[in-house]
Amino acid sequence: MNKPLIIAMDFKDKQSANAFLTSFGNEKLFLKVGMELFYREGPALVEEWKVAGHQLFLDLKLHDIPNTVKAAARQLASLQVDLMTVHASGGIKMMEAAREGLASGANNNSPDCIAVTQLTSTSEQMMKNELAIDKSLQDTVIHYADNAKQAGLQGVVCSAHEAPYIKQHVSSDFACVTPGIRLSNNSADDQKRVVTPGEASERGSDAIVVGRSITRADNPYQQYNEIKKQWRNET
Ligand SMILES: O=C(O)c1cc(=O)[nH]c(=O)n1[C@@H]1O[C@H](COP(=O)(O)O)[C@@H](O)[C@H]1O
Repeated sequence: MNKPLIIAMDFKDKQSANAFLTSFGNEKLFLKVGMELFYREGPALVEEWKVAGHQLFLDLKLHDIPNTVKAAARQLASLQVDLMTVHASGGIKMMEAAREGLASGANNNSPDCIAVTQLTSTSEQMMKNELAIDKSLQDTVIHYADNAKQAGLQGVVCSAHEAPYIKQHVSSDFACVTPGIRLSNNSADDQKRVVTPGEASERGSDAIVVGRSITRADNPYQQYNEIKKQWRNET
């Protein structure tokens, strides 16, 4: 990955999403379509943005029995997106099924598949108290990343806090895609494990995912460029 800055397009509909994109002119972007927008607009918007020349991350976080995930992944592969997600907590067999489904449904290249380890809105305390996971957050993320690697996926979604440990314990070329990005003066909102774009870069993230810091900025294009500069160390 060439240090992409992925914009989380968390909008209620196509109209508001496209209104946001107008300030970017003809710039080719890496856009993440999540549940909110996909459940409203479906595959048509994904196809429209692909045709417009954007790279697409379809983030539906599949998590079900292997047979269901395989069939769903086969459907998603036909959309020719660049990247998609599953939950690592679905287990190795489920992640393998996702990979098989993508391979069987793709016309040319199958989309890369990455696994969510622990959501960046999760804290260690919440993991222990609510999710009944006794391992430390860091060990759990490494363990799930190792499972994703065994299943043949291309990488994981994690916080940049954990990226160096994944590189060290799983594989230096296993992709770490990291949301939970905030500029130092931004509110963390519902995120618990946040870092700045510069810290994400220092910690070895391969791609950052940024939503509200850009989408809610007064000048989204300027904010996008500021974050990109910090992320790519272009001072
Ligand atoms: O899979 C994701 O993209 C994801 C995983 C995760 O652990 N945390 C996380 O925030 N995300 C997504 O990344 C985006 C972050 O948005 P902001 O917090 O607004 O920057 C949202 O679209 C989330 O769905």
